[in-house]
Amino acid sequence: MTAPLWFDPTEILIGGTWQPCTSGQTIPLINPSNGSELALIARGKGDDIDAAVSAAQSALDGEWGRMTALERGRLLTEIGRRVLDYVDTLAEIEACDVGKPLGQARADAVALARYMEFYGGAADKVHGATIPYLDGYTVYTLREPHGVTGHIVPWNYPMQIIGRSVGAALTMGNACVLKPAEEACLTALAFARICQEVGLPDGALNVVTGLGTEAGAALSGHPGIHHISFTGSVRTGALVQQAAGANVVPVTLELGGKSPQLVFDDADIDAALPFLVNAGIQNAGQTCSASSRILVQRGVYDTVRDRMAEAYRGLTVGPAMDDLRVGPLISNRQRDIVRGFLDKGADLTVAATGKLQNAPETGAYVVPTLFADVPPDHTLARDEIFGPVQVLIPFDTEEEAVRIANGTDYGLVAAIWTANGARQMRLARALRAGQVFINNYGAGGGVELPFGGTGKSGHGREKGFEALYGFSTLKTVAAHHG
Ligand SMILES: NC(=O)c1ccc[n+]([C@@H]2O[C@H](COP(=O)([O-])OP(=O)(O)OC[C@H]3O[C@@H](n4cnc5c(N)ncnc54)[C@H](O)[C@@H]3O)[C@@H](O)[C@H]2O)c1
Repeated sequence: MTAPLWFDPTEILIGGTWQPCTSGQTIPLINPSNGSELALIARGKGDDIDAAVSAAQSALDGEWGRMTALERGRLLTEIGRRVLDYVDTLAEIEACDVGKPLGQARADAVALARYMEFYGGAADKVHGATIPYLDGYTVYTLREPHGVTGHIVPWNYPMQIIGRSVGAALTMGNACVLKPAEEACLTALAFARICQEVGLPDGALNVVTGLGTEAGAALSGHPGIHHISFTGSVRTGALVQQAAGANVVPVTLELGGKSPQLVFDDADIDAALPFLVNAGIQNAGQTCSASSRILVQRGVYDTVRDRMAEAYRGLTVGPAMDDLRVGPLISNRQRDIVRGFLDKGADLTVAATGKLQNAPETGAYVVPTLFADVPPDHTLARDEIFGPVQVLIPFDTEEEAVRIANGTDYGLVAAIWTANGARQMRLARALRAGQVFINNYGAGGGVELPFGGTGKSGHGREKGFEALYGFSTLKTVAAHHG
């Protein structure tokens, strides 16, 4: 299977010109469904990042910087429409690059279009305020772009993460330098081609592929950027924050999670079941907001365990283009990390596993695994696995459930399944998480919903209107007119 590329992936985009990187070196991309080489990409480094940051600054000083909010909004809306024309192509590219089942990859492409539509419509609706002040003064605020924004994205949801961060940054009039992940970056390049096709001014979006330790490090420590948005691991997020801090550059960090779902005795188990399972195995569990811990009250514990186990036994795992429930992991390296976690669970009870279907041995496959009766302090119940692995943890009381749920370093997502309205309100406050879902998980991933973490899950918010505030800065103007 080859990806339907209509462009040369060894070229990077700087100031509107597609070109090889300065070093002339390339990095191979691997199709995780079968281990074959998919494409070569440019190994951009510091020189290329320098050029991209300069090009972005020139765009701010030129045509892009002069565009009105209305014009930017129309352009983004048009980009969204054009992305829809490419949905099937983008989905196939993503399936080959990430190993994501085709249907899930298609949903990501549709989400990318939706981000552009949402932000395009919002561009001319973000405004400042007038502030009552002393006699003789008129005081108001202006929302302005930061300037040049850096965007470092991971491999697990390239299109969605580019949509929510680059989309919001462009809306507010920033000029972007995007550094996609070296494991999967073809849809980032494709998106930039689409933006150019629609007429995004040169330099408003620049894309430099390369290694995180080279291009990524150069971007996060660059003195010419004014904001950086990073999505990825806690370890790298801390490095990015440190590098940006040296230049006093503000940072948004979207990091990992160990997100729990709390199922109480009075929950509607039929309604909960698809969410309990899907939130753990979507994108083979390689989702920052994956729900890897299922906390269940004793009265329904056996029922939930047995029904989840039954669902797990029906999970099929195979090549992305076969569009089964679960595809491969991103790489053999990631597969081995997840297998290492499974080894650490050798002392635990396996409630059920899924099964492989036409999965080549050369692919990066891990069979989804559900563990039962897991102690809350076990490694599998505390550490982010980033694979299709879920643990069931029984509890007796609400207080115990909250204590377990809040007992990790993370705080990204939590869900509560209960019919008790008072408990819903209590727990929505008590749970340490950037977002809490009541009788659902993820609310369909809507682009309108602000998203971000607490604790080691990061800080700052993307998605929704909140992102537009994050990708802009506030200027206060006080005029004295007597
Ligand atoms: N909160 C979210 O929205 C979200 C979304 C997706 C993934 N994640 C998290 O990301 C992690 C998995 O992704 P990963 O393993 O690719 O993460 P990673 O941190 O290794 O890589 C993410 C990005 O950072 C770049 N990078 C690597 N080293 C760098 C450095 N020294 N300086 C600057 N950039 C560098 C990479 O090239 C890539 O583009 C998981 O922990 C997951 O939870 C979080």
